[in-house]
Amino acid sequence: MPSIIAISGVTKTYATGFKALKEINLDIERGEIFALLGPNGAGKTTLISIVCGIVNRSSGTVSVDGHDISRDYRAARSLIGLVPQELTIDAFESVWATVNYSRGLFGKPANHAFVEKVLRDLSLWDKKDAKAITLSGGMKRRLMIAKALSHEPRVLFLDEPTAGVDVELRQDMWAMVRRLREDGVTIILTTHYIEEAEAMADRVGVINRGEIVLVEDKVQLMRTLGRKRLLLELRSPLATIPEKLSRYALELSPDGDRLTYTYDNQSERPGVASLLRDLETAGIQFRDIDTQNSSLEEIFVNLVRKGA
Ligand SMILES: Nc1ncnc2c1ncn2[C@@H]1O[C@H](COP(=O)(O)OP(=O)(O)OP(=O)(O)O)[C@@H](O)[C@H]1O
Repeated sequence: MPSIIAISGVTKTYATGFKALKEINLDIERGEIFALLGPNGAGKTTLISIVCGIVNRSSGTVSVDGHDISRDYRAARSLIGLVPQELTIDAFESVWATVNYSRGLFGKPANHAFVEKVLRDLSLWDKKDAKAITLSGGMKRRLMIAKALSHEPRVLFLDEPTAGVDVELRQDMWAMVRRLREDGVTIILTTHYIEEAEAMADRVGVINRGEIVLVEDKVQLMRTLGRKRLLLELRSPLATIPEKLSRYALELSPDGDRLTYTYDNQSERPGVASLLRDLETAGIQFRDIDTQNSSLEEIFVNLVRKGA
């Protein structure tokens, strides 16, 4: 099946002359959760804003479910729901009116049963008559999502959905996003919380300085770029790492009772087996051994550092 969003050769130069996007090519698959990761100022919001028609691109093409966002703007835009970073709700309007009004803006006929479902799914139903101003921060964010879903979009953009949100609400948000995906909605979220991408995404794209530096299936990414760590708890502390073991680039903990050996998942040279042999020869005994995989965070930091 063709991708739901096709971004081809998109660039953006702001009026200041600043090149925020350089030749972006990116396809979003139908029904996936795609996390666009990048440091502050990388171009995430610019890219989303272009797809949603809020910012004009300098060159390139974008289509949403086959609709070109310039030639066929209304059709393309009606397929998209956008939850921007800033709150854009009328403080004195009720929850119910806010969501119904937003649906009307897209020219959709009233559908109270649908709006009720959205509010129930977002645990906002018992607040339907409350004015936005009386809602907690977390509820306001959920109201933003309800607004974005009011016209039944097939693609939902979440720009930094959990910035400044507490852990519990973040988990609720993740659960909600997964439910939406089960309903067939494609989700694109930008984040600089790596744990968010790690917990939710099917695929991850990394953007840095206006360029996509990587797009990969998350599991594959963690497998190929990941590094493993071997942790050895020593029987007796070491003052220094013996010269004979220098080729392993080991790290010794400050109290001398743990050695850490980091190696790529792909190339295991010089190899765990030979390290263990050499430790034995050097008379270093350990009482416990463990391995750890590197997190997406470490992979990301390495990528962005390389691209810097
Ligand atoms: N209207 C504008 N005029 C000039 N430069 C802009 C404008 N909007 C954004 N920029 C610049 O473009 C770059 C990308 O900004 P963008 O907001 O897309 O980044 P981002 O990845 O979303 O960052 P953040 O995570 O901080 O929101 C930044 O350097 C920003 O200063």
